[in-house]
Amino acid sequence: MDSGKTDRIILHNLPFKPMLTEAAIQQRVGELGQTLRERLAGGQPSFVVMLKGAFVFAADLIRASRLNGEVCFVRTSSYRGTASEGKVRLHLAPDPAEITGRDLVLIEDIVDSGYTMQAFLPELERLQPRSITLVTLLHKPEAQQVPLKIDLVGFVIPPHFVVGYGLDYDGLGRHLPAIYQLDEQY
Ligand SMILES: O=P(O)(O)OC[C@H]1O[C@H](OP(=O)(O)OP(=O)(O)O)[C@H](O)[C@@H]1O
Ligand code: HPA
Repeated sequence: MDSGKTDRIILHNLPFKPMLTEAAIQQRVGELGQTLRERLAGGQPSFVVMLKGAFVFAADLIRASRLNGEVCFVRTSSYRGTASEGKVRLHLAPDPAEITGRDLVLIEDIVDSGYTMQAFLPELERLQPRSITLVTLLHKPEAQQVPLKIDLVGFVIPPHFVVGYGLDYDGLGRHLPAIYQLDEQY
């Protein structure tokens, strides 16, 4: 019988234990969608999705918001294994036609050190959007190294490395519907 309990998992060589259930994530994403709908009522935003990690969250959030916006994708990377390399690479740049003069909803899966947003926000601002609403599913304030204005946060979490719901450890774990934290006891 399925007890609904989610167990420890192994990705590559590392063990992870449950942190946030699928149900808790879905409930919170629904609330974030409603907040966005109220804040941008009647607007047609451009949703800017930070690949790869935010693709799962963005798909659920955009539908939960029921806002009739456009969707565009950008891709940055800076993590190897469980640590930031500090250097943020831009692999897929934003298309100015989708940014300039638009109300943007910038969708991140996690703000950890803050280096990704610190590097990427000026790239967006250079293209002169009308507004930027930064939404992140997860925020690790104790790990953040640089100041940032984050408009909406799904969950404030302690500074553990996490996977699932789009987030990976060296390419694995993005498919998981729940979020798991590195189990440092093993
Ligand atoms: O606040 P930071 O410490 O900069 O970390 C946050 C960023 O790290 C992850 O991306 P990553 O570079 O791992 O690329 P990915 O989304 O393709 O996994 C995540 O998706 C964020 O974009
Ligand atoms: O905790 C994390 N897990 C996966 N990717 C990440 N990118 C920044 N922090 C994390």
